[in-house]
Amino acid sequence: MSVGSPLADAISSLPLWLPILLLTCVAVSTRLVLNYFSPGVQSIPGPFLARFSDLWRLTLAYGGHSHLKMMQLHEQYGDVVRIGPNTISVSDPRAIEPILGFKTNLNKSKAVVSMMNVYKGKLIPMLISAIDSKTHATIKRPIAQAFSQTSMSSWETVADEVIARFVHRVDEEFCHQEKSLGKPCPINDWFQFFAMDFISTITFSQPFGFLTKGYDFNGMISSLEKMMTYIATVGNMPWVDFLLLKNPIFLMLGSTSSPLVTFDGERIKNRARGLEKSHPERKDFLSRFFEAKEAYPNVVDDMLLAAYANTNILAASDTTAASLSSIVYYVVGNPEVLKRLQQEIDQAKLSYPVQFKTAQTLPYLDAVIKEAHRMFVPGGLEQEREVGSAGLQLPTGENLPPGTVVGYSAWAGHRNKLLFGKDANVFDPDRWLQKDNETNEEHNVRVRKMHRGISTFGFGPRACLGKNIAMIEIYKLTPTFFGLFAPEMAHPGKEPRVHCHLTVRFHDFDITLKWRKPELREKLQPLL
Ligand code: HEM
Repeated sequence: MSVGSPLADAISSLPLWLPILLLTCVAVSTRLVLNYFSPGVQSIPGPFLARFSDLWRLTLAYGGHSHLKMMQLHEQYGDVVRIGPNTISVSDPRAIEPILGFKTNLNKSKAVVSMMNVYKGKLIPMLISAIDSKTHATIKRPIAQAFSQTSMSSWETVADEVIARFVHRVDEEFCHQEKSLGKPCPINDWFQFFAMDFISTITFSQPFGFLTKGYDFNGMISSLEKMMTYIATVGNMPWVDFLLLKNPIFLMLGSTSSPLVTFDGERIKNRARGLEKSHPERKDFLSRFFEAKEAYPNVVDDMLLAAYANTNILAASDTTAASLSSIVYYVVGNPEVLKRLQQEIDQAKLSYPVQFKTAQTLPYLDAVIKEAHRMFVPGGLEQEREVGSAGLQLPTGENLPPGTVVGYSAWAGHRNKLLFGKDANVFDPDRWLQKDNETNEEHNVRVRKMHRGISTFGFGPRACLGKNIAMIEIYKLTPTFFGLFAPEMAHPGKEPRVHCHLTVRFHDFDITLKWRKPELREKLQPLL
């Protein structure tokens, strides 16, 4: 009979799960301690918990206020803050170039994997979610021309049609003398209906139909919102995504398609079979994507073609709605700004819908839009990149080792007091206009400098491809809206809720609307 040591006897009498639990605790604690002491970033200040695990950032992102938290952290710790074991946030505008620019051309961080679909076990990158810069350049080349300014006049024609429908539906729903006058208008929803119908018309030559229906009739918008929440959250710990939606068991069961993917898929199938066509006078994006497939057969397959179409809708709708809502929020909240803007619009004797070229000649409108884009950045998360093998020196002096994830926080950077002045936290369109004591040259230099610190549409090789399109929508709809309507907060004193889940979105933002001058309504009768 063999007799073991008392320790061995004690261990063998333990239930099996206990040593497993102990080993797991030791492994996790070791990982957390190693995280804390990550070389190269250890000396960078930041919240204590963020040094141990990305879980801190994941829960922050899920809560929907990470854009505000980043502003507060930069206020507290300075321009360079450690927000994860291996993740740094930077708010000094001089860092836009080295982090996002053409010269360094850094890869994106793995956060974008959460945006990718899986097909036959492979991750399928879209433009916005390609990690490495080479892949991105390869899939951007076939379609870059489709986003160029040469298509502007056809986009403007579509914008005229969709703005007319917007005015007509807002009139019916919220300004009708007997039926709806004074009814609160959830303006962010209506801007999103506008942006969705506009982008689907220039992409597929047909609107989704949100303006006509006046609500999220097919659940497309709410499913997009859920998807954005998921992406913004798990992007902070990409492996969590592989336990959830990219889990092989989940994928084997067959993931359910979203209303957007189903709609886009039908348009693509019908176009390929000749059942649907592009508008006869203006080539839509889908035609251009099919042309790209023919011209670049080794790059563009059916999956990428669908990804181009899906990206158009994903990237274009809630960003534009957020931008338009932020403009309304700041203008209506500042009666003096509203008065000056409407004076400028009235003096310009505009025709409606306002034409893009005319809108660009209105300096106060331009200043209002620029200032809203400074104060409120629709893409609320850090624009993240991964430091390459050469390491990266920040303009603030820190040397980041290869593999560090470094993000630029536009929300914090746009409030930089050295660049935008002591009152950087205040909405003031005048900062973009020439001051009494300033020469033309001085004004140009100052504005150019401020421009270089703005990254609302990103910067460098990964910057927004649809900026020209967004500008047409915003520069046309804003003066049309304020020229025709007198908006007021529906619940004065009650701030709208704002949530950042990839895009920073307004909720419960209700306004009331009435026609500024009844004769305008009569004049626009053919439009209505
Ligand atoms: C106010 C409205 C908009 C804002 C603020 C905005 C902002 C941005 C930003 C910041 C990025 C870069 C994200 C990154 O660094 O990962 C981006 C990418 C992109 N945006 Fe926009 N966007 C807007 C409207 C649009 C519109 C109307 C379109 C039209 C299709 C569009 C299409 C795209 C595409 C295709 C990309 C990916 C570009 C690439 O990776 O090469 N965006 N956008």
